[in-house]
Amino acid sequence: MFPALRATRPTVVRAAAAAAAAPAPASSPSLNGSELDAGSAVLQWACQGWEGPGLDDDEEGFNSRSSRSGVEAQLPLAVGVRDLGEGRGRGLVALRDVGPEETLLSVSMDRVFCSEPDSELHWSADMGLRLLKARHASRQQAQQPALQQSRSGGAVDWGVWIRSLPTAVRTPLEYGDAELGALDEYMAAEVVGMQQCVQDCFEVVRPELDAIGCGWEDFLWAVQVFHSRCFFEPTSGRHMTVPGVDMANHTATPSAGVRIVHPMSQGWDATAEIAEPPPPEPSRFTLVAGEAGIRCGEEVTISYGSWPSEAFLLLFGFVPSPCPGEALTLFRDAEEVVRWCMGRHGGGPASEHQDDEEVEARVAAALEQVAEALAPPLAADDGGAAGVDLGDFTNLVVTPQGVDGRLEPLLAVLEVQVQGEAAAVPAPITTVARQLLVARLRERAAEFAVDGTGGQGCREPPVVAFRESKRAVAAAALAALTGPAR
Ligand SMILES: C[S@@+](CC[C@H](N)C(=O)[O-])C[C@H]1O[C@@H](n2cnc3c(N)ncnc32)[C@H](O)[C@@H]1O
Repeated sequence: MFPALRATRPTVVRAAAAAAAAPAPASSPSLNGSELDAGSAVLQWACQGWEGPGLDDDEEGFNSRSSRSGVEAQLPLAVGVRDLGEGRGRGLVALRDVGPEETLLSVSMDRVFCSEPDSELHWSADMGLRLLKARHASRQQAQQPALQQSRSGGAVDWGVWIRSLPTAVRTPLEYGDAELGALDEYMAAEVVGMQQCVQDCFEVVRPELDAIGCGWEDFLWAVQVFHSRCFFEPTSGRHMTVPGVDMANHTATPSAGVRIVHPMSQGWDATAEIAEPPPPEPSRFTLVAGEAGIRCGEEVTISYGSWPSEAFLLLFGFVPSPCPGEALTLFRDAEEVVRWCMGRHGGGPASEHQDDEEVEARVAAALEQVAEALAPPLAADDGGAAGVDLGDFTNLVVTPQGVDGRLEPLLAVLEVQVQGEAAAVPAPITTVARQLLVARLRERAAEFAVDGTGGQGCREPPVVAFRESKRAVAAAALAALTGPAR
């Protein structure tokens, strides 16, 4: 999950409590607590220390409620965990009508499982190793509570959260030849690269895993847990898995969002000179209802971000529909465009009449000429033949919004380069580029065709959804370039 987090400063919990008092939408039938998935226990654990939803200053807070009996009171949370069936797993549902901007869950940062930016391992491998160690420690603690209590030195026991995690997570890290063969070349390369990276990390951490009785299956599970349940916080560069909030599924039009809330004290510096400052309160990670509120019984969803289907499939193991961030790669980079254009004219890499060296020299020369031809006019005025940096021409795509702006000029220049003298094309240059674009789009669309060879035999639902999503964006782009099919 990669939604950009909103770090909220002076807002603090008070504002959220006020929002909670806002009128809720018209009432609908309430849910019976016994219908909830056992995963709801994690919500209580995660929100410990929170005053709870719907409380303002005049009401008793969570601390006073719990201290009276000496037993931790159950927070009257507005959300619970429910099994949503095949495909989505569990999710969060509203247990009553929820007002706009109401805080639904509030998790102390002490209970957020964070990546360590200085780790030399891939972030998810490092987090996976630490999760397995935490699981081991928690199991030991359950067997010998007295012994372990003293050893743990007050470290968080993650057991409740770990027991709430899905026992099986399936992402493309588990794909074999059948699934890889049904993906396109670009995505298959991403998956294989990621599989290799995780295998390499496994070799590095193997001795530490052996020491806690874990092997490849455990490691693969743990890595996939983090791929499918992490937020990324850009300010700190950390990945975060937030117990309880990690039960929220994705929709493109979510009913809730997330924020980090930092406690603030007014006049801290001045006051600290005359009085011992109180211990700092940890920041909290919150799940907050959207502006429309949420009706009782409705699923509480967030947006994992507006990504193309590659990102959803690779990390989360599913492809959403709709997928507003969808994009279809036409070319990996400028060099691939050059080779493709040359191939179309029969004199390029596809030609059998040229040896490898000659082809490579032609590709290099064409790339140089293209870089110069695309240079902005100012550079020529300066007397410099400075070209554009073709390193910036990577992942050239079409999206539902249109064609990558870098593609048409690149193709237009290339067509002239490749054809050389024969470039006296009657059509205007933009038309030529457009024809090339359409030709490439048709090639790519054919790769995802229902009756094409690529997808046959693979019934893996996320792969089928991936192919459908790519087919749709190719069809929309073709219609935009050539007019609607009659
Ligand atoms: C953060 S977890 C959400 C909780 C999860 N459903 C569970 O049972 O633990 C993310 C995972 O939920 C599933 N998921 C989330 N949103 C989904 C959606 N819109 N469609 C299908 N699966 C979804 C995917 O398996 C994804 O990897």
